Amino acid sequence: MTTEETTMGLRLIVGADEAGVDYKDKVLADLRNDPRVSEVIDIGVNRTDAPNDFTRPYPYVGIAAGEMIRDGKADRAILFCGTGIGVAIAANKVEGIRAAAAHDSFSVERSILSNDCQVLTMGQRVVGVELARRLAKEWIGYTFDPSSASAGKVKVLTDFESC
Ligand SMILES: O=C(CO)[C@H](O)COP(=O)(O)O
Repeated sequence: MTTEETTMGLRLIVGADEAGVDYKDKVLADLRNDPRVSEVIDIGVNRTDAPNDFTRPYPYVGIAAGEMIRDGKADRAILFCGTGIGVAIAANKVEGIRAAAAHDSFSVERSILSNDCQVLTMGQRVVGVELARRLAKEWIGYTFDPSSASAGKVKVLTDFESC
């Protein structure tokens, strides 16, 4: 979390395609009860959506979340699809967004401390729901250190994008 996130609380997006909606809803409920989180924005899909919306494919979910972060409407996002890969690829298409699919504690930690990712993605068809819930909780507890040795490596990415 940045200093601002720490002071204000995290503004988080949760989202999923049809294959990830169950995990998205579980994590959403957890985050709504988490004192570190000031706002949770559910970008769907939701079981109550009209059929065309409920089957909204993963690229739309990942891009929508990335654009909201890029536009300052949220700090971070946790997204789900079948594997976590599709929503990560989609979010990474948005300039300035770093999204990682991660299903273990170490990778979840490093996605912040090494890579300053704003987006964590997981696959409902990959890990059990209790692990996904735990990893989401862990992930929001990490804060990137801009004075760390990792910062220069992240800067290579942001500099490349601004070329
Ligand atoms: O996991 C997905 C994309 O990475 C998605 O939930 C399912 O995609 P599909 O295998 O193309 O249906």
